[in-house]
Amino acid sequence: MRDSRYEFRYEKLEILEILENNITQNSKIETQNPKKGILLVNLGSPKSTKVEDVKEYLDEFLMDERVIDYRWFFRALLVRGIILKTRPKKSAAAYKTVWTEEGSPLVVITKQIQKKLQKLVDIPVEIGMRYAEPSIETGIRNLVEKGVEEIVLFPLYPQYAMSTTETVVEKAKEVQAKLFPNVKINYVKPFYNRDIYINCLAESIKEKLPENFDLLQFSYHGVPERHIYKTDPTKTCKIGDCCFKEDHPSHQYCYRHQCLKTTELVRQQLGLEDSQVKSTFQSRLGKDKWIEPYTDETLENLPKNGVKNLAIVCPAFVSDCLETLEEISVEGKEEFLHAGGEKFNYIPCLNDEDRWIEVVKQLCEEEFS
Ligand SMILES: C=CC1=C(C)c2cc3[nH]c(cc4nc(cc5[nH]c(cc1n2)c(C)c5CCC(=O)O)C(CCC(=O)O)=C4C)c(C)c3C=C
Ligand SMILES: [Fe+2]
Ligand SMILES: [Fe+2]
Repeated sequence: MRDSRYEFRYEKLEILEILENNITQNSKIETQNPKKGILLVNLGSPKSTKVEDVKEYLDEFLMDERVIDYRWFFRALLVRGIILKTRPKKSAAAYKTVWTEEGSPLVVITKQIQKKLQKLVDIPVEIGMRYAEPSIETGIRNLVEKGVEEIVLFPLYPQYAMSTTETVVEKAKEVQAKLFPNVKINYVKPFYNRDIYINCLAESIKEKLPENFDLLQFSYHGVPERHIYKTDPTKTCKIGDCCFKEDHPSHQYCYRHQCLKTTELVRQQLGLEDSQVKSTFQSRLGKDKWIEPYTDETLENLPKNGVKNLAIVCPAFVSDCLETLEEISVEGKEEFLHAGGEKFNYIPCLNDEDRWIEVVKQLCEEEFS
């Protein structure tokens, strides 16, 4: 029996007990279940098509040691002493042909992906670019300002490359260590062979394929052969048939293998013959040997080998950008038609297609602890 004289005290004690329990429970929830967020990371574009802005962007991009992988002095000599003397003017003119009122297609489309994903998940979604703005630092900061403690960072590249996935992850780790040591970051792994991605890409291609075509060409961004040798932990890849062998530890870091694998899986999914698809590599820069076959040379040779009606898709890019809208859809088309081709059907990237946003969501969800 409670003594009524002490009733108030008992009540107070009970309230205190309830409060104490709640505090311990809440702190358990917080430590076990930190507030989550998603950061979508893409390559980035210059802030405008002005030659000086393109120059600033190219300087940051090409001075990245995982893109032009020479020692600093030689990299600076090549980039600042040679490339930046002429390329910014040429690239600025190319950017002008694809630029939209809202900005660069790559950044605009990445924002559209963010917006659509945000509608599907109830945690904050931000974007970050490896080069230029909004940077990876800005993206992480935007999430942290919304209370986020655990981030899933999604490098928007299906295939691993030192110059894409690896530089994004390393940059994020550097920013995290310096500015956000209490934030946990998990990374979405390359998804070039994942069923959900392959099905999505195959469906998207199927909808846009013309009824009749002689060849479906898969044009991937190229990389110098040296990058592939450098990142091969087994030191066995010869950039030959080995890249196509089933299950080899070198494949985890072989960009060539991962591109060829994407093509093969999509080919199977679409029920096409081997002879109906071809993988090529575009956008080479400088005098080094890049992985072959080259897209531009292939486009020039296809018509004389009987390919007059071509469909072409660029699965190294999840969003359309300068490399697809100008280099393939305009320059590539001209090369092909000039060499005797008759029909050139460019198949757009996944961009903000609903089925792709679902894949992005699923791949992110897998990485939350
Ligand atoms: C998809 C993966 C990409 C890889 C791999 C890649 C490697 C790589 N790129 C260059 C040099 C340039 N790339 C440029 C543009 C560009 N590259 C990618 C993607 C990959 N690059 C994208 C999505 C874009 C388009 C950006 C946009 O704003 O739309 C450019 C700039 C444009 C130009 O001047 O032509 C350069 C330069 C190297 C050297 C490299 C690997 C070593
Ligand atoms: Fe590139
Ligand atoms: Fe390989």
